[in-house]
Amino acid sequence: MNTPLNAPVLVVDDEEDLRDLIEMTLLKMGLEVDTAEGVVAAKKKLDSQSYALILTDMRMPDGSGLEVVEYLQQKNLDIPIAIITAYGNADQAVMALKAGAFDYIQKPVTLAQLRSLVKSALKVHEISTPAPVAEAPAAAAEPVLQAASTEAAASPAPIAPALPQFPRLRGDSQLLGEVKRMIAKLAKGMVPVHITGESGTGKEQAARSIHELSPRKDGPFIAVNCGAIPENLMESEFFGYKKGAFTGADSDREGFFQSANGGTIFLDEVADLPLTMQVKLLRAIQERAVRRIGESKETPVDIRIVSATHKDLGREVEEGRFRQDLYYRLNVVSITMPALRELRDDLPMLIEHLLANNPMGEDLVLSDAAKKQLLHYNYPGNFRELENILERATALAADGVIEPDDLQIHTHELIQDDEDDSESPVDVGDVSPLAHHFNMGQATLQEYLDEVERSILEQALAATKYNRTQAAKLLGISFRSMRYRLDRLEIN
Ligand SMILES: Nc1ncnc2c1ncn2[C@@H]1O[C@H](COP(=O)(O)OP(=O)(O)OP(=O)(O)O)[C@@H](O)[C@H]1O
Repeated sequence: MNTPLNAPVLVVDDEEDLRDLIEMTLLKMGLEVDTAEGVVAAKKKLDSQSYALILTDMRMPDGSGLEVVEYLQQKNLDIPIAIITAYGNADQAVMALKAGAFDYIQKPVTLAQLRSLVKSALKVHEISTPAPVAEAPAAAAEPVLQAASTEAAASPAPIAPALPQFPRLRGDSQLLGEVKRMIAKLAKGMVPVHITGESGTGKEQAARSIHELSPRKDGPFIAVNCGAIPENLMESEFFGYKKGAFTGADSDREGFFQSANGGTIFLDEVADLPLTMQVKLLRAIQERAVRRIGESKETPVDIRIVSATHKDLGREVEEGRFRQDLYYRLNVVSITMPALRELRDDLPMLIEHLLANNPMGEDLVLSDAAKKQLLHYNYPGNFRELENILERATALAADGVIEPDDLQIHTHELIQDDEDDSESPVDVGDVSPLAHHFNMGQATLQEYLDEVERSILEQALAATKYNRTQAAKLLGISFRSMRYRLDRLEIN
């Protein structure tokens, strides 16, 4: 359904005071407002009138705001709806978002929050409205609040929305296709997205894609590696400071939140945030405002939050290392990036693409044996490892031909592909004596390989008095790869 221009905003709340406050703010913003004092009244209004946006309270004497969200779905009404929840009721807010609400704010509602919410709705409108055509009558100069997804109004309507371009995420396999569809859908709204996946699976690329496909695409994208900031600098890095706030603060400085205003902040390795910082982060998210160190007033910020970690955030919560309330705030919707070993169908194309775009600009070919190794490798470091292997091989290859030696793949990571049994077995060289220890049928190949890897890692750690940097050197792997492997196998 198309929402007409100048449609009012519907405010649904049983508390008259709050209704009035919201109404006044919206009126000041030049918007038309209509109100309903409960669920029943709201439904009635929706039957006869169209709205640009709905703001509804969650708990009302005659029902829940969730019912209004569901009513919109039932009636196929394409109107963005945001929920106002009681403080600390994140569970309900998450339910509402999952049911289709566009965003939520917690009581007490501040004017800054309201403005930021309405602005977000306007941005959603901008991206989903087709660009004006030359013959169209001059558009009204005033921005007009409109429904979140008015693409249905474009005619003729496509039967299934085509997937947008994903220049950052190559691959057409089904798993990656699902991820892309999810990203395209989530990009339109404001819902916080949490991205999980092993190291090197493209979590940051996914976050950037969300931003680039969103109405905020012209705003900044600020990527923050939460694990890389020293704890004593965190507050000033995130929230900024005023000149003279502390020794060394010789000029005003913006924090990440302010820098991301109007755009997206990507909190990478969010599980690494210390608990003290988690409290401050939660507050900033809830208030949609930040206070610089040394400043008394808060500055409103309009940002979308995308976070990622390779850790299991749910387990971090269970074990007391991550606050549950922040977890609910960040993990409203999650996307899991598949490991490269799950994207075997995409491998040949990815290898070809990376070779064709090699940094040396050379014409390179893979020998058959090298190709086989690449197609049968496990890629514990995922895309990043594939890129590194090919970059190294490009430098090592003689006469433009890449041989298995140039790949420097650890042969014990090679796996046999079931679908590949028509071809001759892969020559995995020195792995064959080890293979005798594998009890076929009693353990999976992965379990066996994990056990071998664990034992080698533990030997290397013991030999270097548990110095991970030296142990990595001893094994000829990068520190990053060492860290990834230790994490994956949960070796402390
Ligand atoms: N689907 C993909 N197609 C092409 N390149 C990809 C894809 N996914 C990831 N990459 C590449 O792999 C590398 C790692 O990606 P990215 O940094 O997004 O991973 P990550 O999961 O965030 O890693 P980490 O957990 O280590 O931070 C980048 O160079 C990126 O361009």
